[in-house]
Amino acid sequence: SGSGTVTATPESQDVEYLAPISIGGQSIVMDFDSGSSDLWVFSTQLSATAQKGHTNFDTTKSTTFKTMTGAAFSISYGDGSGAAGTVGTDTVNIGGATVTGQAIEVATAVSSSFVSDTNSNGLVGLAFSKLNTVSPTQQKTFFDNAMATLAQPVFTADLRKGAVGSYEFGNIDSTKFNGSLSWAAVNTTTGFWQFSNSKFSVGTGATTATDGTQAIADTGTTLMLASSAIVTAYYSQVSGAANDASAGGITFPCTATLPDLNVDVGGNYMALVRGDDINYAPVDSTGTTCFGGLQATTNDPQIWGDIMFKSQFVAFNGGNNSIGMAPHQ
Ligand SMILES: Cc1ccc(-c2noc([C@H]3C[C@@H](O)CN3)n2)cc1F
Repeated sequence: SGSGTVTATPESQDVEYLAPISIGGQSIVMDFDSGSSDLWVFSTQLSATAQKGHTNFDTTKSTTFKTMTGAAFSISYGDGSGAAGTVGTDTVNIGGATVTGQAIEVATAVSSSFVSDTNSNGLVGLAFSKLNTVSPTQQKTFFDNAMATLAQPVFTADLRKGAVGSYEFGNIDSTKFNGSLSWAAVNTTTGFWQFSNSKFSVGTGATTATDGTQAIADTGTTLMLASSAIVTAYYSQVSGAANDASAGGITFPCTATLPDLNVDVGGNYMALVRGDDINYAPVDSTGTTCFGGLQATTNDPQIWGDIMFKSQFVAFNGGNNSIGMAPHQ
C-alpha cells in the first residue's frame, strides 16, 4: 500500500545496486533486478559455509511467515549463477510500500558467486510474473502484488555512477530527472521490460538504423550489452579501442575521449548514454587500460543494464505496460 523509497547503493565498481527491504520484520539488503521475477533470500537453511558473511532470513523468527507446502524454486541468471530452495509467504516492506502474503523464496542452495558477493543477500525480481520460477504454482513479484494498492502502478530506478541513488514504488519524483519522461510501449510477451530499438547515433554523428533487435531494461546487469551494429560504430570513434581477449571484451586507453551514445527507445525518444558512463573501469591497478561499459551481444533482445541507468532515470509503468525515460537531474 502507499508508496516507498529506498536508497540504491552501488557495490564496488557499480557491479550491482543494493537496497534494504524488510521480510517478516527482518531487514535484509537485496539486489533489485528488473530482469528477473523471483524474490529469493539467503536463509538459515543454507549450509554454514554459504551463510557466512550474509544476512540470513530465519523463517522461525518471523511471526508472519507461512510455508507454501510443496512449493519450490530454482533460478539461473544470465551469467550462469543461480539459487534454489523452498517457498513461503510473508510481509514485505520496501521503504514503506507493503505487501502481505508476498512469496518468499527461501534459498537452500546458492551458487558460489552469490556466496562470495557478501553485500547482497538475495534478489528482488521486478520483471513480469510470467518469468517467476516457483513450481507447481507460479508466484507474483512484489511489484505485481503491490500495484493495486500503490498510489500509482509504477516503480522507478534512479541509479548513479559511483553514488547512492534510489528505487521508488508508487510515485514518480519529477525532481529526479530533466524535462519530462518519454514513454515507450513495452512488449510483454517475453516477460521482460522490453521495447523496440531501431536507430542510434554516436556523438554528433549521423543517425543510423540498427538491426532492429529489441532491448530490455535490466537493473541486474552491470554493463550495456548492445547489438554489434551499435557497438562497432561506437568504438570506431574511440582511438585505441579493441577487443581485448585477456580482459574479456572491448577496452581502450583510459585517456581516450568517449563520445556520447544516443539510442532510440520505442521509436520516439533518443536516450543519451554519456560517454563518461561508458568508461566502466580500469582493467587493472595501473589505470592504463579501461574496460568498456558498452559491449556487444548477439542476444535478442539486447540487455541494457546499469550503464544505461546511470545516464537515464527510468520509470516502469505496470498499469499500461510502458517504460519512461529522461536524463537524470
Ligand atoms: C552473483 C550474481 C549473479 C547474477 C546476478 C544477476 N542479477 O540479475 C542479473 C541479470 C541477468 C539476467 O539473468 C537477469 N538480470 N544477473 C546477480 C548476482 F549477484
